[in-house]
Amino acid sequence: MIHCTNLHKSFGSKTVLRGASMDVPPEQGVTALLGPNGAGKTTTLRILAGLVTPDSGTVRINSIDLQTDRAAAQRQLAFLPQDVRFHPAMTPRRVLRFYAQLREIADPDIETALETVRLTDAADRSCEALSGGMRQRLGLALADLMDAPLLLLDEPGLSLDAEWRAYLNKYLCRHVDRGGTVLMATHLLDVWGDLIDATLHCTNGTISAPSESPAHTPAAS
Ligand SMILES: Nc1ncnc2c1ncn2[C@@H]1O[C@H](COP(=O)(O)OP(=O)(O)OP(=O)(O)O)[C@@H](O)[C@H]1O
Repeated sequence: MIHCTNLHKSFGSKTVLRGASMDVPPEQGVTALLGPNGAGKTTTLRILAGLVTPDSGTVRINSIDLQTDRAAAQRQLAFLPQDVRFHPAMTPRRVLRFYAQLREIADPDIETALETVRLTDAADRSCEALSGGMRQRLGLALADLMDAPLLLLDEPGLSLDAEWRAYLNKYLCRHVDRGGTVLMATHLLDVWGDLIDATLHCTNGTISAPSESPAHTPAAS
C-alpha cells in the first residue's frame, strides 16, 4: 500500500512536484503512473523508493513512514529504474550477494536467481560489460530475490526484447496473483495495457486518479 500526501520537490529553481498525493491500495494490482516527459514520474518513484528526499510531504509504504523509518519502509519494496546501473567493479553474482546481505535475506538462492534470468554465463563478468537488457534482467533477478510486496518500475522493459518483455509480463501477473502490488511509470500503454488495473496521472506537479482506467474502459462502438 502506498499513501503519500502533499509532496513538494524542486531541483534548484525547477519545481517538479507541487502538492502531489496518491493512494495505491494493496488490492489494486498493477497501477500505471502516466504523464508527459518531465512531468515528475521518475522523481515520484525515486521519492517512494527513498532515494530522493521530498522538500515536504509524507510517504507511507505499507503503513510505515518513509521519513522516520526509511530502512523498514524500503524493505517493503523493490525498485527497478529505467536505466539500471550497477558499480562497474561488481559482477552480477556480487550484486545479488551484496543486496541479499543488505536486505538480510537468509540463505539467498543466488544461482537460481542468475539462472532464471539466464545470466549464469555472465555471472562473474563486470557489470560494465553487460548490455542494457542484461542489466534489466539482473535488476529483475534482484527484485525477485528481495521478494518485496511492492514493486516500483520505471519504464520497465524499454531495453528488453520481446521474449523478456513477455517474461516480465508473466512475472508481474504472478506477483499480483500472490498478493503483491505494482506501480509502474510508463508511456507504453500498448505494451502493458492488458496488465493495468488502474491509472494515475502526473501533470503540473500533481497526481490524480481518473475515474476509469484504460483497461476497464469499454471499447468505443
Ligand atoms: N537530479 C535532478 N536535478 C535536476 N533536475 C532534475 C533532477 N531529476 C529530475 N529533474 C528534472 O525534474 C523534471 C521531472 O523529471 P522526471 O525524470 O521525474 O520526469 P518524468 O515524468 O519521469 O519524465 P520522462 O517521461 O521523460 O521519463 C525534469 O524537468 C527533470 O529535468
